[in-house]
Amino acid sequence: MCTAATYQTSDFYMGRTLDYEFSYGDQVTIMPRNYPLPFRYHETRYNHYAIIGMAYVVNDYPLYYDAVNEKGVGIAGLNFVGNAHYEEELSEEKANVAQYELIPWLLSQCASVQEVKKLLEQTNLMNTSYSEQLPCAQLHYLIADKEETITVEFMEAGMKIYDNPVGVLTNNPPFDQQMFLMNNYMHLSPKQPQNLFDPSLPLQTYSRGMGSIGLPGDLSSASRFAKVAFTKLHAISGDSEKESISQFFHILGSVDQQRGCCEVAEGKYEITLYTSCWNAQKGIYYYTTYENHQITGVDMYAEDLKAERLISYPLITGEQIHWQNG
Ligand SMILES: C[C@H](CCC(=O)NCCS(=O)(=O)O)[C@H]1CC[C@H]2[C@@H]3CC[C@@H]4C[C@H](O)CC[C@]4(C)[C@H]3C[C@H](O)[C@]12C
Repeated sequence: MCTAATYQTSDFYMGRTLDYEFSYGDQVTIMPRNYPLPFRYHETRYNHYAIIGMAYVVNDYPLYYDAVNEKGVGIAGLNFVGNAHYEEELSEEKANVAQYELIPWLLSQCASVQEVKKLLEQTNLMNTSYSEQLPCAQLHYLIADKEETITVEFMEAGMKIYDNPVGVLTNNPPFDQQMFLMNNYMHLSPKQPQNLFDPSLPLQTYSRGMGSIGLPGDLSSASRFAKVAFTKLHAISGDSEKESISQFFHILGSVDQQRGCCEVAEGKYEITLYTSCWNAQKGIYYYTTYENHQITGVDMYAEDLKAERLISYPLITGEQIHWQNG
């Protein structure tokens, strides 16, 4: 399972947890503007927006899981198993794009979510895998800039583009059903509840936090959706970079997956492999990993963005302990 979210303070932030039972060997990867970006069904693009995100790099090609471009448009791909559906037939009217190319296709040329929406209408997403060893991932997407957030789902019935007023996404079921399930939680509040049950009973708020009794805490996708939506919508922080990213990691921390709690096969457990947070305006990508709680940052603008080669940083893993004495 995975969870993605957006967050606005004086800057616009977005990120995700990547929850899985193994890692592909993720690297924070910067694609400078002149990296020759190949496409299965198009000419290579030699000039494009610069991109920073988490990717598995194969043959010098970045298979992005989540990324943001220099215009502040961000995308996160999350599992959508059993519901994702890609085209088998090439289109004559629309641009054919292999499934694994969707993130670079959109981020290399769109300066806003408005432009993403227009381009998606002209895009035919093909069920074409990168290689035999890497079959198409079944994903849906959270796409956002500081103006708007959408969810995009490629399904049997066609492509769906939803406005996403909550700014969060998890996994199954489809987004419209996730939003419907939010109806169940309309009574939840960060404030203490009143006794609406019956005035004849001497009911008391014997603990803090009783306004959110009923907020799910389990690891299912629908429950994480409600939990992270509540956390994000009520989250309050200062505007500075440090206060903003600190709060963002707390928001996604509300749906963190600890090893042992979600068994996916005998002795195999899904965990939060990494949590990311990017500052969409500043092109900075921050992350923590399961075993490294210290926030690490990679600044796109610290690199030569006119370069032609990918720049990749393997994740720093293992706890970084700051000793206060001795
Ligand atoms: C496993 C992850 C989803 C985690 C998640 O949501 N877990 C919930 C499980 S569940 O909802 O409970 O079932 C997803 C998210 C992004 C994916 C990569 C995208 C690029 C590339 C696309 C290629 O086509 C195939 C290989 C490729 C490297 C992909 C591998 C893998 O698929 C990644 C990491």
